[in-house]
Amino acid sequence: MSGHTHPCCKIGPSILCADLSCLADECRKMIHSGADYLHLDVMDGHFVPNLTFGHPIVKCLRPKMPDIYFDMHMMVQNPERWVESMADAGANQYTFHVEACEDIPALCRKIQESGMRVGVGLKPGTPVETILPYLDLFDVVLIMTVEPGFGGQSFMEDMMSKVQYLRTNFPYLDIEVDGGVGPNTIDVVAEAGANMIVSGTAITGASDPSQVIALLRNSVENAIQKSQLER
Ligand SMILES: O=C(CO)[C@@H](O)[C@H](O)COP(=O)(O)O
Ligand SMILES: [Fe+2]
Repeated sequence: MSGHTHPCCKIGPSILCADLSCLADECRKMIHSGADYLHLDVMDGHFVPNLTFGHPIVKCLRPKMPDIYFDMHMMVQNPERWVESMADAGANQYTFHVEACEDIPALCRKIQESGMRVGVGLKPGTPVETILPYLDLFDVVLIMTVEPGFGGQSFMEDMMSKVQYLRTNFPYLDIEVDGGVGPNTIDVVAEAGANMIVSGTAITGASDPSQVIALLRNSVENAIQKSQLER
């Protein structure tokens, strides 16, 4: 389901480690700092050993920022269960984890019919081959570069082989990375071919988030430009 134009660079801050008691303010701050979208981490205490928030919070946030793209990172068991409520809450992208899914085609159909873009996430231990038979069904593939569950962990550079493989074979696919991405790790991510960049603590913990977002964007845009010149 991915398009036929080369995907462009998009920076999506994760607000997981921001002050969640002021969620809307934290989100607005990200948008004003140059974010292209918001990456919202949903955890259920089963798929991952942590809890965050669900569709009721997303539904309250939506009217406060009607035009912002909400990327739902669903770290939950039974991802089928929350599709309608997330669509109703105003989510734009529903990224489920392949490890939690029993019927991939049925879930992708359900997400698409609910009007959201389809994302599939892979934990670090999950080989990219797991999703290859279904690749036409996804708009975005999310390569986790930490074990899902917590912000502020160290980036796993060995995940870049998955990104490289996908970018080489699927030039039009949106490839998202998530976990430990920041100014110190963005260059390898960009060179591997990722175009949707999630970054949490490196942005929300910075004294000037706009500077970090600009730095991440610059690295990815340079890499995209370079790869197009080489083609
Ligand atoms: O999904 C997750 C963690 O499970 C991420 O979205 C992190 O929350 C990103 O935070 P940093 O690793 O960039 O601090
Ligand atoms: Fe995430």
